[in-house]
Amino acid sequence: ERKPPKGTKYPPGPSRKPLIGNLLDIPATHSWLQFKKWSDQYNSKIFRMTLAGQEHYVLSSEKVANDLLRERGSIYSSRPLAPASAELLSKNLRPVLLPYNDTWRNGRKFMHSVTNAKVANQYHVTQELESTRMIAGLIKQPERYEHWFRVYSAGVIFRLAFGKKIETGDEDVLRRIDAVNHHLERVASPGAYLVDTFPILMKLPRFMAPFKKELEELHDQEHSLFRGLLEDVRDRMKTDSAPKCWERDFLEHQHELDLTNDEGAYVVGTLFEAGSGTTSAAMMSFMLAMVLHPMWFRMLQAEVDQVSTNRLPRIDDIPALPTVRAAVKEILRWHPVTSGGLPHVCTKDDIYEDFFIPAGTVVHPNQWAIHRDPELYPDPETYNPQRWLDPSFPTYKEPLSEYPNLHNYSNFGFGRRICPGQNIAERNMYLLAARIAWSVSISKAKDSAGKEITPPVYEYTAGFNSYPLPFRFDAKVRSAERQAIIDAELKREAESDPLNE
Ligand code: HEM
Repeated sequence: ERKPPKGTKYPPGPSRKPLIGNLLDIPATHSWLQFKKWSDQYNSKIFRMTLAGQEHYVLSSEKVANDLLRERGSIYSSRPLAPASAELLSKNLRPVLLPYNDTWRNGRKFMHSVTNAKVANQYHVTQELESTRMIAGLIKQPERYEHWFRVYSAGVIFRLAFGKKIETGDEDVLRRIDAVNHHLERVASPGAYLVDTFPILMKLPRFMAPFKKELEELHDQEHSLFRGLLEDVRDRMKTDSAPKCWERDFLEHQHELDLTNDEGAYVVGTLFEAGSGTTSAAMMSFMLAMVLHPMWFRMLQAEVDQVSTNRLPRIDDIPALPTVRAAVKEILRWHPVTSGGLPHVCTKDDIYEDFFIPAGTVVHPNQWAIHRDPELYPDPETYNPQRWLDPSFPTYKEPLSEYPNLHNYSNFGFGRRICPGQNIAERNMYLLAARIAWSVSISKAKDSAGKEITPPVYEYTAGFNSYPLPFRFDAKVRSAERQAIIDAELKREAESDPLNE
């Protein structure tokens, strides 16, 4: 262990065993819950763990996370060495796992060009069209809500990225992207592969390292998906039948971007994979909150009804819907999608207050704790959108036509690695929340004895995109008139679909 420079010290943290450090103390799943307990126990916004000699610092306050990851972004923007997920599975092509290098910079520049606030404004046709379909599905089969949210999130990105439609939700490409997401989550989860803890194992010859073969096979699967999508757009461009989409933008500007075909295929592919699972996870939490807090759902309904009774709410209604925005923002606070946060790596020795942060430290912004800081969020366990709408709360901000919003919200991460999809995600969620409130009434499901079933507040999946395990509720359209409006809108949109041949 390095000696901290004079006048500095290491942050507090759980006691460590020789060699392995805290390796055995970390729970296999939902580690963010234990990390929050430790930060409370050590009464410190930064605490320290070591895992087989590797320093890990966990941050539990938004201010500290911004001070380090944003304000000192030039030295806090890398990612951990991850032999299993970054090297073997992704062959150093997946932007989200890349260190702070030129390939990442070039990819990020392209991502920005297709996701910045100005261009995201132009995606409303796609979002409105897919959300009408989503609502129609939810009304027909509310018990398949997870399916409809997935189809919506993936459907929006699929159109934007590749200029193609998802029709049923049972398409092969969706099954394949789900598998890619699933493998990535599993392979990247801490402790899944010993080689991440002991990188020396990478030196083993292949016959002694079956994980190499397994992960390379998985790489081939995702590579063929991402590259296949790229080549499909290239082929359609030859016959002038490729609509404007991100993949086409990439191919048209590739010479200025300094990205190879594989790098470009992974940049667009990553937008697809990162954009699909996250939005749907957040919307599943939204449904859960609305079932648990019917009063809030009624308030959303009252607000959207004021804006429109004879048509579905639209993206340009959003400034008039502060309660909808507050309900969505509160979801991301209460049950963040990436509850453990995505780790950054510090690349140069640093000092914060009197803590020493050696180069190479992995820094985890623990969103679960950050969003439960009682100074910023009084009574943090309670789902309470009021904290964004009432001047007596520390998080209130005016004017309500603009705030609350999700711009640079800590939920999307920090600094130079902050989520590039935030503008798209934000509109996706507001629009869906508004349209669900406008279209359906929901209630708790009843068991065979007629007793209401209250879903558990926190029974969530364990991956880094965490969402509630399936729960039951009843949903039905609010009136025959509204059903007719939805049907008419579906028909109109199908006829004017920009992707019609
Ligand atoms: C509710 C929805 C979403 C949430 C909560 C979310 C959250 C996050 C978080 C926490 C990060 C890590 C930031 C950091 O390292 O500090 C991230 C990165 C990323 N997100 Fe999102 N995201 C969402 C939607 C999207 C969408 C719709 C897209 C694509 C259109 C997207 C694309 C990405 C990409 C490519 C990265 C990697 C950035 C990098 O490493 O440079 N995300 N997201």
